[in-house]
Amino acid sequence: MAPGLIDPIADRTVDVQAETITAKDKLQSTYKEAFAQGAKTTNYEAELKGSGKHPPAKYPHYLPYWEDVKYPALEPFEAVQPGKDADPSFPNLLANAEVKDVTANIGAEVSGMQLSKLNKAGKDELALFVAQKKVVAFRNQDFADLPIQEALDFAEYYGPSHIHQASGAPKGFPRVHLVHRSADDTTANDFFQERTNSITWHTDVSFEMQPPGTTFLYLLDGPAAGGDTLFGNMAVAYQRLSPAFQQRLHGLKAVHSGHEQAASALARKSIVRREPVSNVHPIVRTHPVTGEKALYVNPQFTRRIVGFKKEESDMLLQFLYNHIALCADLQARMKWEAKTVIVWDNRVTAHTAILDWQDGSRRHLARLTPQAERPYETPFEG
Ligand SMILES: O=C(O)CCC(=O)C(=O)O
Ligand SMILES: [Fe+2]
Repeated sequence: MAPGLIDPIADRTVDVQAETITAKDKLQSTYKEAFAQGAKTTNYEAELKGSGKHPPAKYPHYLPYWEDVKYPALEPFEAVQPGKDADPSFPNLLANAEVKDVTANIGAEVSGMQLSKLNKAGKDELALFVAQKKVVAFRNQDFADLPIQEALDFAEYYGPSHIHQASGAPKGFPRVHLVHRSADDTTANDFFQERTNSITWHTDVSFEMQPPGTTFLYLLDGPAAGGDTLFGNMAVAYQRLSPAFQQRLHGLKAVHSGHEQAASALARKSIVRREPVSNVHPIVRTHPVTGEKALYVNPQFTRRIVGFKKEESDMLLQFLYNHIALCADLQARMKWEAKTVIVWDNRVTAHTAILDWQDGSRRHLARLTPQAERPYETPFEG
């Protein structure tokens, strides 16, 4: 070809390379997420016996298994909205409870009540209370000691419990998502040889057509200090933007993908329970009960703004990710204690695990993840 002419094929090759690099980066970031959740195979013998330094698993029936069973695609369903029927003075939920706010705009701590004993009205109030507070730590709960099926039945009140495509689950309970870092695990040290931080802001499985709403995570075992979970208020993240900028975001939609998470599971020879999917969701979603608008993008699963060129999409998404990560003034760092259940509304929050303990303590949590409505937006109101 004559010098000076643009070779369209070569150009395309460059493009393909760029895409490959991007795909590799994304795989890296998904490894990071898998790392954050403690994705490793389980050495059951060691976990059950304990080591010289660390005791055995406190909840061995919650140790993660990766049973290679395939599940069909998730079916659309009509979501329930228990918070709609709730009494906003919370007479059933909080009658005898002590409530302390964690910050001025996100987070509360509740003690003096038992989630598992709530009546129907109390369960409705829980959905509304959590939607308002965004994330709530309930102390002294019996959740971890209930039969697993009972905990699942409780969560099912808020929607069908999601089956994760790749995470470990207690044997026989694929609807329970586990976060488990074994005792004597060294991957944190290995990881920090290559990376400066372990922060992975996300909302759970946002690539599903109907991602979760009210979500439950309870501690089974954890380090004496550290391993907190950081939550951000995505409604306030939206409100902080100027009306002109908010207006620009309205009507935009983004692709959320579960493909990279599935690929990274396969790359580490783990399992994928269901064909991975991508879905398009609005960038600003409306909460079906409170009517609040919230940013709904996250660096783990959001890939591209529909209709924007790559550079435009990358620029806008990067701005939003920085905004979410930098706004410590809309975040609550939630602390775990034995018998704590943390409940959050995935529709109006983002969160990240914090991997900061280095004494080799086990960290073990179980998540119940009821699916909610397909995200939708309502018009800009100024
Ligand atoms: O390990 C944590 O603190 C949070 C894990 C997480 O992102 C989740 O369970 O959804
Ligand atoms: Fe999560």
